Amino acid sequence: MTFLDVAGVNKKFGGIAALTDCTFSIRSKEISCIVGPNGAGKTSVFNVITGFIAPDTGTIRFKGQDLTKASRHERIEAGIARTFQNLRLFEELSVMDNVMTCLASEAGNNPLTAIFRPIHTEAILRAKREKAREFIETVGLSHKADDLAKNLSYGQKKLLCVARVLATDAELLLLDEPTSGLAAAALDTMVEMIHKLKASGKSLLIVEHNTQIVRRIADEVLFFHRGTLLAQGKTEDIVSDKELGSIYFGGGH
Ligand SMILES: Nc1ncnc2c1ncn2[C@@H]1O[C@H](COP(=O)(O)OP(=O)(O)OP(=O)(O)O)[C@@H](O)[C@H]1O
Repeated sequence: MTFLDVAGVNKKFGGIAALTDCTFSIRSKEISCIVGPNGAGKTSVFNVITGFIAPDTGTIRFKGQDLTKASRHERIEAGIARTFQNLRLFEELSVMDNVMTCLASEAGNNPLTAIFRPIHTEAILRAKREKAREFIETVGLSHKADDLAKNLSYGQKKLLCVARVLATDAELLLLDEPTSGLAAAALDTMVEMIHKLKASGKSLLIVEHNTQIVRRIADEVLFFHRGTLLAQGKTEDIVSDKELGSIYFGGGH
């Protein structure tokens, strides 16, 4: 079975084509990086996959399931979760609460348990806190669990975003520029984290601007330009392609 399939997707905003006949698949348990100049359509790809924009035409299938018309929530339940370029954290909440709000619902959905609600709710809360703690530990923020998100460094905020997508229990993680704006040490931590996620069995689709980082993390690369997928292939083939390089560094021409 194929993993994620995007087929024939077109999206226009007024006269601007954000995506034109966009067709590609990505494999499970790999890191696929989306690259391309500004305005290439990278974020739009994330938006159509996660239901933040509806394509004019085309389909999104995940593990054989047609998600084209699914709500954002249904897509998360199906196993696709994302981060955002502008983070979108609850700045006034603690690290713990930021993660807890993203936890996949599991225990507590059985109507029979409603009879024992007061005891049960407390038990659920405790279990959720434990679960959240695991994800916080995974991203190395245990010492910050009770701090407000607004008091974290930028690098720590980005790690918190990763903890939040992990909390959804999704199999496919879409990370929008996870390393942008990070200083060298935080950047290395994020790269390590990305490798760790892959090693734990996650599949990742990542928008990444930095070619050096792409080389360090990607199994394959999808190169977008003006809303069109120009090339998809093994990392070194795409990154070292002179023609694509001149499109990327030549300001998109
Ligand atoms: N909501 C929107 N309304 C109008 N135009 C949009 C909208 N979203 C995207 N576009 C346009 O679609 C095109 C692709 O945008 P998109 O943000 O997907 O590119 P990108 O590759 O993510 O760019 P960047 O690297 O600058 O983030 C651009 O021309 C953009 O202006």
